[in-house]
Amino acid sequence: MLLADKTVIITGASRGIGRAAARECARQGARVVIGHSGSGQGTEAAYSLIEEIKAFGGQAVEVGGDAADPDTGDKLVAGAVKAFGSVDVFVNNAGICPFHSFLDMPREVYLKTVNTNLNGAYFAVQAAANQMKNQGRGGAIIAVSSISALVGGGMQTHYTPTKAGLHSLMQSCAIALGPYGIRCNSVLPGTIATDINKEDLADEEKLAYMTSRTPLGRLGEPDDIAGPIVFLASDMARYVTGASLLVDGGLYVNLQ
Ligand SMILES: NC(=O)C1=CN([C@@H]2O[C@H](COP(=O)(O)OP(=O)(O)OC[C@H]3O[C@@H](n4cnc5c(N)ncnc54)[C@H](OP(=O)(O)O)[C@@H]3O)[C@@H](O)[C@H]2O)C=CC1
Ligand SMILES: C[C@H](O)[C@@H]1OC(=O)[C@H](O)[C@@H]1O
Repeated sequence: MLLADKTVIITGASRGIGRAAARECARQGARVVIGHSGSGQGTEAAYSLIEEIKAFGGQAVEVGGDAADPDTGDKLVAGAVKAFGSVDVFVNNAGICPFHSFLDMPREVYLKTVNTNLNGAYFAVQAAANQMKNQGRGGAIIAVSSISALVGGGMQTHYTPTKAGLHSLMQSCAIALGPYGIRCNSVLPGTIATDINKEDLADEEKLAYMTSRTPLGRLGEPDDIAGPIVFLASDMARYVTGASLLVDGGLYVNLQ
């Protein structure tokens, strides 16, 4: 098992990519902290994942908290230490993408997106890194950025800068935290069918367009991202830091 004896915190693990990653981390032997918003159906979904993980003999707890709140990272770390005694891996995954045009972007939509996807993440990464530094045995931090860190989206002008920001944060943190043995990398998914784009991809033309642009001939599934996250979290990636891994079925390179 690739993550035996490691404690992994994953934000936004109640649904989508985070849920698949949490399940796979637990399958690989990790003790998992399932982060979620603490509102709506997040809590219920987190508890159902705990049951799933326990059913195959894994260990998991949940911690609710708004990713936009600078204190949520401390809360996640405290929950991990209370339940399992340490933090070895932190996966910053929680995010939103409320598609909207640029010229009439409401300030509150812009600010909510940046606070949820990037500003809160900064402090959560800082909280996890301080815990890892104090433990004195290194660690791994992974940001779920996006192909959107590299390319634009006309309805995503508030979103793509947050993904570029996370990508850049991992590069700078790789330098800042390398001396403590803490590796920092990002995963850049392409288009993965989840709740985040359910409404957008309900448009059959858009769905067909995105699928046709993907050389592997299909959209991604959350499980497609879980393996790359586990790899970067594991000691198999012990000399990988400051890197970004595109997981997009070939979408980015498909010019013509
Ligand atoms: N799907 C895709 O095509 C791609 C997604 N990504 C990125 O992957 C990440 C996960 O997205 P995906 O799985 O698709 O999305 P989902 O909508 O399926 O899941 C989003 C997750 O984030 C949590 N979340 C949302 N808002 C908050 C908040 N304010 N505080 C705490 N948790 C919150 C949700 O928790 P709750 O259940 O409690 O609401 C949920 O667990 C995002 O960062 C997204 O930008 C990147 C590239 C492509
Ligand atoms: C939400 C989008 O469908 C998705 O998110 C991203 O980061 C990419 O832009 C994908 O298309």
